[in-house]
Amino acid sequence: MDKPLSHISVLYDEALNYLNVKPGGLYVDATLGGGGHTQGILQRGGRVVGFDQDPAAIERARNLLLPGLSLGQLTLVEANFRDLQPKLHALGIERVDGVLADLGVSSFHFDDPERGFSYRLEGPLDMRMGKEGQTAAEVVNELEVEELARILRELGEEPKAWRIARFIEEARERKPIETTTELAEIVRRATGFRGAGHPARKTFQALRIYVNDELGALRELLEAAVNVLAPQGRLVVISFHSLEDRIVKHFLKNEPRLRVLTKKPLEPGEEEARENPRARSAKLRAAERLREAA
Ligand SMILES: C[S@@+](CC[C@H](N)C(=O)[O-])C[C@H]1O[C@@H](n2cnc3c(N)ncnc32)[C@H](O)[C@@H]1O
Repeated sequence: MDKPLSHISVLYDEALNYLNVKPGGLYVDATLGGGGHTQGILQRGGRVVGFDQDPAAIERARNLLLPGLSLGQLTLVEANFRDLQPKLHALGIERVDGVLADLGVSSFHFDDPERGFSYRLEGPLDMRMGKEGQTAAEVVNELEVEELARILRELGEEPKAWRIARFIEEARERKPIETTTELAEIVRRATGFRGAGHPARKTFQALRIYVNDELGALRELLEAAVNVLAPQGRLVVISFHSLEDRIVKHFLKNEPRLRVLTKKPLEPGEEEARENPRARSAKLRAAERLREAA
């Protein structure tokens, strides 16, 4: 099995090594995506329960991964990883040997204009990874301006949050904001940005995190993962921005049932960062469930 072409798995070997994959062991890949990490676990003889809230990711894995495997090697679950415990329970699984989460969206999301994640590609302002919940268009058109500003400031760490929110309010009074590029243009006008990178990057990050309640889901996943880990089972999390990493760092440090394995987070080397720009901000943290824990 080769690594998938269209989504390059971040910190691939590092994640698999920290997961300590053993032949016959059972692992949860909480973020199946393009299936790269899952393929790595399978190659090392592990069995996988692969979660993804995106039906397209599940469908791809069903078509591309399942046919080459024998029964029981890979189980696909279309669900939010915050529901890890009840979903595993429904499969009759009480304990697993490892949980891997490679957070955020995949290249499939960014590259498909119809999903509305990219400020560069014209598409409907959607940004939902799953099928449920408010779209980003509903958020920008319906929320109070104060709430919008708060989201941009807290989830995007956008210093011009208030100004952008006011520009959004002004624009939507004329007509609802419907597409990615419409919003990107409003942000560009609000910031008068001439620096490096794209002026709408932080706004889009904030909306994506809000629409998918990414931080809330992460907190619930971490708690659920520790509950299902067997003694000496491993939890490996790859995060992509400081808000996520802060949550992971504090959780691992303060959870008495875990022993932290990564004193400092692992980051991609120069070569990986050069070859895969998405990897640049990645941080991997890992922990082991204590043997004596109840
Ligand atoms: C970065 S990609 C994972 C890539 C994968 N590790 C690989 O090697 O191809 C993240 C995936 O997790 C999914 N995802 C993100 N948050 C989720 C959540 N709360 N519940 C379930 N799936 C989620 C996304 O839909 C996306 O497909």
